[in-house]
Order: sequence, then C-alpha cells, then structure tokens
Amino acid sequence: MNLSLPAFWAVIPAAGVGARMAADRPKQYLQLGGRTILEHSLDCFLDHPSLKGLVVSLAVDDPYWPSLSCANDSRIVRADGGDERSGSVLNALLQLNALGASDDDWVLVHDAARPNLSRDDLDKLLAELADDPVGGLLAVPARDTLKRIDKRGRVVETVDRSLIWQAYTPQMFRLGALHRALADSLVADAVITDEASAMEWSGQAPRLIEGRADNIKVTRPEDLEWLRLRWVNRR
Ligand SMILES: Nc1ccn([C@@H]2O[C@H](COP(=O)(O)OP(=O)(O)OP(=O)(O)O)[C@@H](O)[C@H]2O)c(=O)n1
Ligand SMILES: C[C@](O)(CO)[C@H](O)COP(=O)(O)O
Repeated sequence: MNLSLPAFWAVIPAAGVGARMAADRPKQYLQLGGRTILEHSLDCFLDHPSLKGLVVSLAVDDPYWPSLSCANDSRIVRADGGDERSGSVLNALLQLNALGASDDDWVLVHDAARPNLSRDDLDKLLAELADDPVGGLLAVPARDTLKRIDKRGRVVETVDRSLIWQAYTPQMFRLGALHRALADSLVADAVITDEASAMEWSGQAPRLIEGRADNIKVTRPEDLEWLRLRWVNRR
C-alpha cells in the first residue's frame, strides 16, 4: 500500500430527484442530525488535506442549495446536472478542466446521498489506488444468500456469491480516462449506472477496495430511518 496519499479532486453528483425516496424534496436535502444529507456527504472531502477542489452537480432549478452555508465555500464550484447521473458527472468533469485540472489528476466521485463515508475508508481508497494504472472504487462483498428469480417471482437458482460485490462510492479514476469513458459510452447509449461501469465499457478493469457496509446510499425511506438512529447514537 502507498502510504502517501495522492492529491485529488472530488465530484459530488447531487442533481437526482430521489424518486424511490418519494419525499417532499430530493433526498440529498432531507435532514439528518440537524443538517442535510448533502452537507454530510461533502464533509469527508472538505476536511481532507489532499483535496484540490470540489465540484457539485446540481439541478438547474435547484431551490435548496443557496440556503446551505457551504454554498458560499470558495472551494466548491457548481456544475449543471444532467438527465442521468453519468451526465451530471460528465458536466462536473468539464468544470474540473475549466479549473485547470489535468488528465492525469485523480478524481473521486461520491454520491450526494451517501452521508456516512468514513475518513478511514476514504484514506484506504486513496492509499490502495495511488499507484494503480486504472483506479477503482469502494465496494462491499455480498453478504446474504442470493437468488435468481423468474418473471413470476419464483426462485430459479441460488447464485454463487463468492464473486459478487456491491459497488459503493467514492469511485476513483484519472480525469482524462474517466472523461473519455463517460463521453464515449454516452454516445454509444450504453447503460452506465456508475463511473466504474463506464470504465468497464471502455475495456478497463477497475479494482475493488473493500469498504464499510454502513457507507450506505439513502435510496428508500428505511435507509434514512436507519441512519437517523445511528446518528443519535454517535453524537
Ligand atoms: N440525473 C441525476 C441522477 C442522479 N444524480 C445523483 O446520483 C446519486 C446516486 O443516484 P440515485 O441514488 O439513483 O439518486 P436519484 O436519482 O436521486 O434517486 P432515484 O433513482 O430514486 O430517483 C445521487 O447523489 C443523485 O443526486 C445526479 O446527480 N443526476
Ligand atoms: C453509483 C452507485 O451509488 C453505486 O452503488 C449507484 O450505481 C447509483 O445508482 P443506483 O441507480 O442506485 O444503482
């Protein structure tokens, strides 16, 4: 493991609507321990001494961002969100180019809806991938028995879980390679749900770094209920 941590840029895609959360506002603006989920998701990066700058992608008509205190933080630059997460990330990478970032710089992309990233996991990702030719992502090995089902919802088989992992964020790649992979896969209309899948589409094999399972993405209401209980106990 490389013990000196590389400098990096951060990108936080925060332009989603949170359809599965079905709240009165996009989930990144829901409250957790007196602050928004988005502010917690930014914390780990803004506190990091190796951060070169941070771009947050926001919906063009986002009415919530200006009221956050971090909206005035000079280290944070805005980009416009896209129709899909990949478009929001691509716009942020263009902003990084405008800020003077170079193709060889590391970029860490982290969901606005993952407020419980630990500093240990962030440092582990940076250290493990510092010398990697491709980059990679935090991930968690499948824990439960996995079933494949048919269209009627009946089990067809129990899947071998030994090689199945859940993709988490941050995902860490070189700016130039990630930009090309996202732009090319967009033109090809490929299904891209995270940065790693764009890199895979372009023929690269990202490395998985095992992270904490509690770096969860707030996707459904029960995720936020679980995090709120955890926050009460940790403060
Ligand atoms: N067009 C989009 C869609 C998603 N995201 C961001 O990508 C992250 C992960 O996506 P997901 O959990 O799918 O968020 P939503 O798209 O908001 O959720 P849903 O799919 O339930 O609508 C979130 O931080 C979300 O804000 C984004 O920046 N731009
Ligand atoms: C990037 C991601 O969080 C990795 O787990 C995920 O792919 C986001 O989108 P999803 O639609 O919830 O899979």
